[in-house]
This record gives sequence, C-alpha cells and structure tokens, in this order.
Amino acid sequence: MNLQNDLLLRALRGEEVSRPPVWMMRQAGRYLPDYIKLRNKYDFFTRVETPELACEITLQPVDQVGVDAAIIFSDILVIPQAMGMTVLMEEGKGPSLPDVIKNKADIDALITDEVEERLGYVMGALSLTKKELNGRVPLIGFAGAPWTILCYMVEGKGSKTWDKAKQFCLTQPELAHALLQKITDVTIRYLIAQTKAGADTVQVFDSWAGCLSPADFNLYALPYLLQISDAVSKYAPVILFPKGSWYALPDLAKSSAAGIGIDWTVSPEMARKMTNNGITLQGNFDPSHLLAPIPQIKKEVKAMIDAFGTKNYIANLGHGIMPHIPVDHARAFVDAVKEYGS
Ligand SMILES: Cc1c2[nH]c(c1CCC(=O)O)Cc1[nH]c(c(CCC(=O)O)c1C)Cc1[nH]c(c(CCC(=O)O)c1C)Cc1[nH]c(c(C)c1CCC(=O)O)C2
Repeated sequence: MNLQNDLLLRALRGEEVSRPPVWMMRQAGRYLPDYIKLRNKYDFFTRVETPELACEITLQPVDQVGVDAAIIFSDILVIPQAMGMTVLMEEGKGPSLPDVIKNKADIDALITDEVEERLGYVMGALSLTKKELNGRVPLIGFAGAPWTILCYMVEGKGSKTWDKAKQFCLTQPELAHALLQKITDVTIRYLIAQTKAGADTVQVFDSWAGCLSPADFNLYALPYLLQISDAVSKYAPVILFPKGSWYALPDLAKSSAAGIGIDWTVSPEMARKMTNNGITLQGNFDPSHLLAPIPQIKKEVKAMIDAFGTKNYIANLGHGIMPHIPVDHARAFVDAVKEYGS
C-alpha cells in the first residue's frame, strides 16, 4: 500500500523533504488519558499480547497528537520472556526478572528457536495496525539492543549503575559474549519478522549504552548493534539508538544503519560534525523541556531544527516522553515541527 505520509522513510533515505518528520519515543502509552483508561482495565502483558489492544494504543498518538509515524505498542522485555525467562511488570515499580542469568547453565537453558512463533502476538499487532493505519503514516517496529537486554537478564531489574551486569562481563567475558550473541541472533530474526508483518522501519533501543565507557561500548554493545543493523537493513531501514553514547557517532555513521538516535547531551552541531553530515540523525529534545511553557517549547523546537537542518533529520525527543507531560505540550512539540518553515 502506498503511504500518504512517507516523510519518515524519505528522511531515512536522505531525500529532500518539505519539513522534517516528527514522532516521540514512548509516544504509545504513558501520558495519554485514553491509555490510562486501558491501563486501569487490563494488565501490562494483556495489553501487549492482545493485538486489538496493542493496535488501539499504537494508534492513539497518531489520532490524538498528530505524529508522522506510529510505533507498535510492545516492550523490549518480550525477548527475555520469549527466551524462557519470567518477566513481571509491577505498576509503578517497573519490570523485574526474578530468575536472573548467573552461569553457563542459565544461558544454555535460554530458548532460541521459534521466536517468530513465540512472539506471534507482536506480528499480529503489527499486521492489524498496518491495516488500521490504512497508509496514513509509516509503522515502526522495535527491539532492545543486546547490551540493554543483557542488563535486565543479569541484573533482574532497573539499576543506576548496572554494576552486576558489568561484573558478569568482567568476571565471565566468554559467557557474556555467548549471551550477547544469543540475544543478537534471536533479535535479528525477531526484527526481520516484524518487517514482514508490516513494520516499515525498526529501531533498536540501547537504553543503557551510556553507562559503558567508550572501550566497553566497543566490546559489549557496538559489535552486536552492527550485526543487527547489517542483517536487518536488507529488509527495512534500521535506526540505532544507543542512548548516551555520543562518542560512538563516528563509528555508527559508517554503519549500515539508516538513522542514528541521539539524546540531548550532544549538541546538533557536534553530532553533525562527528557524523560528517553523512547520516540521518534523530532526536534530541530534552524530554523534560516539554514541561516548559508552550511558547518556549515552540521556540526551542525551531532552534533545534535550525541547528540540525531539515534534510537527513527526524525530529524526536532525546529519550522517552515522561508520564506526567500534559497532552497539549506534547501536541505543541509536534505542531512546532509541522509549522517549521511555514
Ligand atoms: C528500557 C525499556 C523498557 N521498555 C522499552 C525500553 C527502551 C526505551 C527506553 O529507554 O525508554 C521500550 C518500550 N516500552 C514500551 C514501548 C511502547 C512503544 C512506544 O510508545 O515507544 C517501548 C518502545 C511500552 C511500555 N513499557 C512499560 C510501560 C509503562 C507501564 C504501563 O504503562 O503499564 C509502557 C507504556 C514498562 C517498562 N518497560 C521497561 C521499563 C523500564 C518499564 C517501566 C517504566 C517505564 O519506562 O514506563 C523496559
């Protein structure tokens, strides 16, 4: 089906656009009142595993905020779950994995076959959403990056320092790489299946890459991101988002990825310089600045686009939208991008 609005895909191909496309990480769920209603009615994994509910949540920001792309409602932790680990999502507390990975036996026990079948509900949600979108905007699929998934598998919950994950890498490096490779293999098949089910592009979230030194990033994160990008790019454009890892921009710019997500700790000018103006960049509005008065949001968005330029650029936040952002502030962010240049 032909897309009526293909700004996102044009930006990923580096084509001329009338204005940059805009979407917001974590736009599905979190802050929309209609999402909160569904959250009060169905538990997290029911929302994720029921294609009709996932589709409804995915469409909400398209209908209500006017973003130029939909991102499928799911979670990065469906991968550890599909690999046989228990994942609990406690309201207000975040995810927890009670049986963490400690040794070789734990890694050997992880399931790696039939991922496409085990995550069939995601493909169901994608194909239903693709149909319901009816070509209005592109559909984004996603997965967590191997390093970030290892963090949750080893640590069992969120962490500020991820020291247990790092300890695992430092004391059992062969096992760490075996685990990262297993996650990578499964993720490649999962993302390719997503593109076949209707995802027009996929984003890889390396949310905790920024806790790594450049040297550790090159050991534990970058090689696996590149493997995913190389394999999945044959099917659809890939966006890599290693949050906090601005130091990796020169290497990422040389990769097969179509786009690189950046957070607000790097300036647009610096990011352009580090990538030699050669790749599409996505970001990088500080999500907390959506709490500023609306006229200030609009001013800052305009300055952001002035700095990035309209070509090779996807307007977005530098990380996920926060749950307490007023809807009209989110809409002001999107409107400011749409009004750019007019
Ligand atoms: C680290 C990470 C997770 N999940 C995700 C990441 C990477 C992105 C990032 O860095 O923010 C990715 C994710 N999780 C969710 C989406 C939906 C699609 C979207 O709107 O972008 C996406 C892209 C739904 C969700 N996943 C979760 C919620 C909130 C719980 C709820 O609404 O019931 C939503 C809407 C739960 C979740 N899931 C995770 C955490 C830490 C939490 C709890 C706190 C929170 O981030 O909200 C793991």
